[in-house]
Amino acid sequence: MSSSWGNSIRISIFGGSHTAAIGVNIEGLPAGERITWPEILKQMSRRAPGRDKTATTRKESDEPRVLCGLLDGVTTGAPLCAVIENSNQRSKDYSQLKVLPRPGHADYTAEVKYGGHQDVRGGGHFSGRLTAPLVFAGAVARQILRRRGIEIGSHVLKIAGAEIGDRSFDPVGVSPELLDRLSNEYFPVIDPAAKESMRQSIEGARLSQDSVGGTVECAVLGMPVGAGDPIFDGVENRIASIIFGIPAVKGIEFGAGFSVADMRGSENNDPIYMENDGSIRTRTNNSGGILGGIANGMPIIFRAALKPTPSISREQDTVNLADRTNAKLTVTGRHDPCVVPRAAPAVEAAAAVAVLDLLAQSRML
Ligand SMILES: Cc1cc2nc3c(=O)[nH]c(=O)nc-3n(C[C@H](O)[C@H](O)[C@H](O)COP(=O)(O)O)c2cc1C
Ligand SMILES: C=C(O[C@@H]1CC(C(=O)O)=C[C@@H](OP(=O)(O)O)[C@H]1O)C(=O)O
Repeated sequence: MSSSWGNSIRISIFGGSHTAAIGVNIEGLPAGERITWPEILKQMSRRAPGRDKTATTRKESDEPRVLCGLLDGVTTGAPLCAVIENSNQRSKDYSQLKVLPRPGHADYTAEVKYGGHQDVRGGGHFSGRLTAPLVFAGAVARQILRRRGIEIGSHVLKIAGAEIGDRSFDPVGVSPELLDRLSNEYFPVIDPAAKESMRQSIEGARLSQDSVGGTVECAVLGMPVGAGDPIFDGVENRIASIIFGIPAVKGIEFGAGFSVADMRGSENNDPIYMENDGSIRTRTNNSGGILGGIANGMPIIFRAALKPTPSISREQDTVNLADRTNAKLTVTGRHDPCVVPRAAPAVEAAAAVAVLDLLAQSRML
């Protein structure tokens, strides 16, 4: 399984949703970095399950335990390994799923690939729960980045079916204060008035035994000009690669994204100008802060699309893999009616790990 990621800062994520614990090993961190524990716990709790009606009812404290790599709260330079206990498994919910694979989940593909030896309980290694160790790694990375003037934040831009979505980041004017506020919130939104409509859409889906997806928009401020490489190791490549490590992500776009296909060069090109302080900026930011795979110093802005949660309690069509017949499935258990609010801190964490790796790779740390 390819559960390791990174060129210079390498993370390796282990465990399954119903095993004793899950965790992450982080290699390549600079030594001497103080890691503040309340900041770690804050990020973990933004993602933790069971906090409100938009989430699964499984409850986990998600307090990581560091095995090695930190001494008196400071990185030693050796691999940093942390584990997060699973304490609230209800594995009987999964007893039928090896024979009756859920539409939209990884049950069928895992059954074929691992010959029936995969752990199906709680989604096993495919579970959204595996974003907890990613959030831990991101919480470490973002503290190192903040010391270098880099801020990361995200918000829930859209929930399918909500009449009102959040407003987008101002691509040239997003402020560190806004990112700081968002990166402290559960279900972060720029415009608090948008949240109620999004909550109603999630609740409506839940009540009708269904689920909804949506979009998370993320911004990175302070990325130094020159970070990243052309062709295969660009900022877009690295961010996209790690963001697709978040279960349920089906799309990502940077800057103006798919709308560039409808623009003329005169509209899409971001005019370059000299700022009074001597820095070079662009008046618009359709590039999302990336040209030729390399950061141009403007905010890096991207959006990730998340699909509706596959496990819905409505009856669905599937097959019986034991007798190879068509069958019906009613999924039981505790599932998120929408994964998007809890995915937001995972998106930020993934961006933080990618940016730290890009800086290390470009020898800019
Ligand atoms: C934070 C988070 C929570 C999730 N919760 C659930 C869930 O409760 N039930 C479920 O079926 N899928 C959930 N998912 C999505 C599945 O894990 C995912 O769709 C599945 O592993 C298949 O992977 P894919 O959608 O990337 O192809 C969650 C994903 C995330 C990021
Ligand atoms: C536990 C978490 O989310 C889980 C993600 C998940 C899935 O299939 O992705 C399925 C559910 O697992 P279970 O059936 O064990 O409750 C969610 O609760 C978490 O995010 O920490």
